[in-house]
Amino acid sequence: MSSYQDDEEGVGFDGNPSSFPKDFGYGFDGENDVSLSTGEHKPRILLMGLRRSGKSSIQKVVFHKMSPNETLFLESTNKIVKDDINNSSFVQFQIWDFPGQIDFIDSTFDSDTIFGGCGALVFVIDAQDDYGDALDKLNLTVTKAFKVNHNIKFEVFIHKVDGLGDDFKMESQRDIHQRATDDLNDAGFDQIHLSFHLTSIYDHSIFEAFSKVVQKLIPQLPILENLLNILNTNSAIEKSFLFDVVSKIYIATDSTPVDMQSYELCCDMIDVVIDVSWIYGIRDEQLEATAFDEQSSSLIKLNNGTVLYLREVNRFLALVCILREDNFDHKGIIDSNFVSLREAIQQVFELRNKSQSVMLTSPGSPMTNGSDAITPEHHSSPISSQTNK
Ligand SMILES: Nc1nc2c(ncn2[C@@H]2O[C@H](COP(=O)(O)OP(=O)(O)OP(=O)(O)O)[C@@H](O)[C@H]2O)c(=O)[nH]1
Repeated sequence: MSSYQDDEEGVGFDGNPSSFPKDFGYGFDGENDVSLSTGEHKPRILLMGLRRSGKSSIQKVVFHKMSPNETLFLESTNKIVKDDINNSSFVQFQIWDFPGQIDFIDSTFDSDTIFGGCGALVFVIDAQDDYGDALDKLNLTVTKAFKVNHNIKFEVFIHKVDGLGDDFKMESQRDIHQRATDDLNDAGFDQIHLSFHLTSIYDHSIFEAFSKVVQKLIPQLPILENLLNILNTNSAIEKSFLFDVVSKIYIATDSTPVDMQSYELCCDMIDVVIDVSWIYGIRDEQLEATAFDEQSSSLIKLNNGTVLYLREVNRFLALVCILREDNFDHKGIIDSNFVSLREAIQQVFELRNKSQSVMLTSPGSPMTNGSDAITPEHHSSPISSQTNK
């Protein structure tokens, strides 16, 4: 029988087969460290689904840089595995990977504790398999969780779509969406909203989907989006992403639609910058500083007249912008606006850290998931209204 005991995993994945530097993982950054933010108070993301649907693979690929092929050798999870994602910036949460055979009727399953502190529930469905049973389990899981906690964001990953043709992919998505919502309506839970994502660990879709899940847990998202909009307008940038460098999930972007190709390009750029920094960068062993730091920046010119420009915001966050080469003539203005953006983001961090400290130190006010939203009026735009016209 499976047990549901806790298992705190180390944050670094040791058997890392990819080119990604092993020790470039989540750690603590003195300046921005939110030491008061203990694991128990972080938003929790639950990964659930039937056996072999791909839950552990998703967690390993997105947060531990495991190469997709390596996941073939992952053993079945037989107890809840907790993973602390702690990069001292906006991206702070816990991921709980559940065994596929978890049984809600089992007396050891404490649904109040598990669903009570949960921010998002990701339910993984293997699209290459017959998904009838998965839909039943989805319905059971979601209704059970909703009864305990009305604020959970329910995300359905229609997973392993790499093996499917485009038509079949769309058809599966439509069918799963229809059946899952019909089942909920029939059970009288029409107020539950499910979000659907087509995912695969063999391309960037899993990072994109996880970005959207994580963004919903960041109360400061509207502020960040607004800051990026202002940066774009004043610097003639077409698209900008604020990336969590370690996981390559974007924690914010401007309000223009995200196109998958642009996102993939930016991800590839981050890989290049990190690899080059680690191979050729100078590390200060004593200070344990990484070669990838606030001074890092990179510029890639594509042969279609587009420029990719990366600037470090802090050790964990990078801004990646896409703009037309002609507009890059005004690099000085872009850089100056970037400095203002960085300061603004820093202020958002500081305010969040302060509000977290207050919540954690004041008696009788336990910190809740993402309820410590910082209101936009605290942040007037510091970006100068220079334009490059
Ligand atoms: N083709 C394909 N295979 C995948 C994908 N994601 C995971 N897999 C494979 O699916 C199998 C099961 O993956 P796991 O991550 O162990 O599944 P799990 O849901 O954690 O399984 P349990 O621990 O038993 O609950 C592995 O062989 C993975 O390589 C994907 O996106 N595409």
